[in-house]
Amino acid sequence: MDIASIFTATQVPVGLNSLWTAFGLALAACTTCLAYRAFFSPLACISGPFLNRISNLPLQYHMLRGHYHWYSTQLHARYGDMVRMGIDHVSLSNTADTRRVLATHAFRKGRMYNQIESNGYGVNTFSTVDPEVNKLRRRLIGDAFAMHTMRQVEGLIVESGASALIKLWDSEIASQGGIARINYFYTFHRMGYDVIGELAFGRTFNTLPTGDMELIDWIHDSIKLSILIGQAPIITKFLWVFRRLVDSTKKIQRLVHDTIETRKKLIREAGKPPRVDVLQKFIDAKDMETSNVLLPVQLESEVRLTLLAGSDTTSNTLSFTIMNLMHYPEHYRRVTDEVRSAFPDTSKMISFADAKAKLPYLTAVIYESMRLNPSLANMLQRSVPAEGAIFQNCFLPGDTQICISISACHRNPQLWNNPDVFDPERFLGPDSAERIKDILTFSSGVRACIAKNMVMLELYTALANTLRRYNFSLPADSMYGPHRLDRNEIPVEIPSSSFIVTGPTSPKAHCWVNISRA
Ligand code: HEM
Repeated sequence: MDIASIFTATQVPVGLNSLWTAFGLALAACTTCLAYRAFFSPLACISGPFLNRISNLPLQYHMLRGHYHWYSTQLHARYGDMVRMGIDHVSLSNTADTRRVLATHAFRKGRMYNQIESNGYGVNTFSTVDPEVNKLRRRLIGDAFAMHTMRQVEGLIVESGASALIKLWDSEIASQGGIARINYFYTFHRMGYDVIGELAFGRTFNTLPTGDMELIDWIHDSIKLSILIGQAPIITKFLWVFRRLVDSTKKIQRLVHDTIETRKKLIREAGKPPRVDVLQKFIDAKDMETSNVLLPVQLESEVRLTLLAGSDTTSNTLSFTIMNLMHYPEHYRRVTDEVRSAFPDTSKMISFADAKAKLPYLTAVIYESMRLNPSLANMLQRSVPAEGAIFQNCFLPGDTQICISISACHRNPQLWNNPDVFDPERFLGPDSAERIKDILTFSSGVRACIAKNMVMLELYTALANTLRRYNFSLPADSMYGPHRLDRNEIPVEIPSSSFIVTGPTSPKAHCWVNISRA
């Protein structure tokens, strides 16, 4: 029996026939669409894995798993300075291209920021995609992070940061008989929150001395909710499923609201602000150009942002710095020798200005650690302007989403020799100022981090004072360290994940050190 006679012999009902036709048409449409994305779209000239050409699923998968930083770095190592990341997503790893995108407001923040806003945080300096809103907000809150303000609040930062840390570690050393086993990740974490509490909430949250993690758990829940909504906006319709995350977000909103009310009450009662800090600067903010002030809802959203943007970022930078120093003992020895000989009088805390002026090796260590392990290594996304733009000889049409991977830029072998090696020497030579310009940890251009001064103050004072006072060493049972090398003879880094902020994946297992008094 030939094929034709089989078909005529088969009794196919009419309804089933039209179902097959519909299925066939849908399949043809799908195939055409996928073929267009893969071979004929204007982005077809950009190399990348085949799946990325036809779907956003690989990108979403790696974002949700917290792997974007190493996924993008690996793809760039394989495909070069420009990689197709998704249907209309393209990643760049050449610092010159990246700087061009970030320099001006022509490339607005990308679609994912709209989604972050829909989490109930409202518009803030970080999330807004509107350049005018951003410019106004930066004019309003910029003074709170200016260097002259930082000089005024240095005492608060050191008290809730380096000094509180020393108090805790001294007592742990005493109670553990001269050598204390400490988890540096959780310690820095709690310290980071206490510093933000002191500056933007009018009081330390006291998480460092008490070990209370409740507030930190709320914040992490709230960040999780943002990520989920960012990747799947439909979730806003099913928020009841994520009850705990929503409750934590509401608790933060209440904390912020109550903090501002308490401060305003204090001002009313005393007739003047109780002190200068970031919170007070936000309350007093007034734009010289337009006389705008922060309205109550805007004020709340900016105060809330300090908690989300400012704690894990700084504390993870501290953790990565200690991790790197432990993995490279020769650099650890050199940085401690430097700080101990520059500041032998241990009765006085080392100030930010003194540390910056007298500790070039510590400066190099900080920049090198921020290069290798930027704490915001997740994607920075920007939209190509309507008229399109050319990168790497390829035309990107308007609204293409440019994904910037700070990790991929920082490990680009065209720019950095042995990019996977922790080598502070890179920042010591005559061209060190130029090298620092290639560091994108705080992003660059018009939407760069507004709080770099504050972060640097916290990093320098915490590191200089603790490295001078304590000897750090890895416990004998450490899974990672100078003893565990990869096939290129480089110490294996502890695994890290990027959920907006990048940090160690399993700090409970991997972030232990022994400390004793130097
Ligand atoms: C090590 C610590 C920090 C790092 C590595 C860091 C990094 C960054 C990066 C990469 C951006 C650009 C994000 C983007 O384009 O999507 C950014 C923006 C921002 N950061 Fe930070 N940040 C840190 C600490 C802080 C702190 C302590 C605060 C405030 C208390 C803060 C407030 C902001 C704000 C408000 C923006 C938005 C600026 C704008 O869009 O105009 N950051 N930060």
